[in-house]
Amino acid sequence: MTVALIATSHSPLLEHADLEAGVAAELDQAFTTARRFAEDFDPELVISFGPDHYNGFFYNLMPPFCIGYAASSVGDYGTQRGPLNVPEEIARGIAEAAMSAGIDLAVSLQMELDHGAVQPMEILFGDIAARPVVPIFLNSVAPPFTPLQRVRLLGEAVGRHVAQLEMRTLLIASGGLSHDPPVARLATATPEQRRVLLGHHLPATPGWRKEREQRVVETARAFAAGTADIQDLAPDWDRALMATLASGDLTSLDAWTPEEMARIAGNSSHEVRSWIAAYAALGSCGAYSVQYSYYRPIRELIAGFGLTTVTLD
Ligand SMILES: O=C(O)CCc1cccc(O)c1O
Ligand SMILES: [Fe+2]
Repeated sequence: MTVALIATSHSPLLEHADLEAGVAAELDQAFTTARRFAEDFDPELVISFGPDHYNGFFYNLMPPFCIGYAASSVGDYGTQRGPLNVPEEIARGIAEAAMSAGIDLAVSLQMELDHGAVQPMEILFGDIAARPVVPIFLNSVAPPFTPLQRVRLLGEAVGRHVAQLEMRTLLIASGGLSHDPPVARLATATPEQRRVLLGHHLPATPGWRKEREQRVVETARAFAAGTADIQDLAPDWDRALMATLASGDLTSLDAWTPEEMARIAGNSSHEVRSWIAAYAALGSCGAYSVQYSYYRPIRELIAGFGLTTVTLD
């Protein structure tokens, strides 16, 4: 059994932002490092922990966690559209193991994913169907949120199962860190936004997605210029979280509350659930060490942008 982890922020603005040359080069270097790490590891199986942004999961039925037995990408923001290569038997094994460990979760035989789940796959492998992958959705935008302890325990249950699989398994975490992009929220939604949160705008007319994506692109520009009314990034919070994850002891995160996370690190900071679950999964396979760690708060991407590669000792 070999297991490794790549945890990374995502941002659809990677394709749209005007980054300073130095920052762009630095990011390139981080992605190149991660790509090499993934190539060298050559996984037989990928388990991808990621959020969704009201493209696949809506308030008609919003589970805290969901494991896909089959999945396809909706292709938002120009990401690759179409089916992933999900090994159904293995996905079912993971879901059953988590359920047996007391983690209540949903399963889907037709899971829809957005950039939050597929962007790292695309960056690492150039093709979302390049490797067998089991997608694990963690709700990170739609309150109510499970306590973080449940996220850690989900990760640990998945990790214990993975340790028994005897497959070279790459865990991917996608999300975070601190950020507050303009995602509609139920608490403040207009009637029109409420329809979107319920998925009632689907099937999509060609225009609506473009419009929504354009709003995010414009907000990012304004944020970089210092004129957006979204919450600022929280680099201290991001660095402290990355240090805790690297330490191997995640239990102190159990005390975090969603309210406090949003207050300090923005409404999309809940995406760090993916990092916590994936690190917890690796931790239940054995002691680990971070091999590579990158971080920079990048307003043009609306992201405290982190990337780590991690191996078992
Ligand atoms: O379109 C959306 O719903 C949000 C897009 C988005 C922007 C910045 C950072 C992210 O992590 C992200 O997901
Ligand atoms: Fe996101």
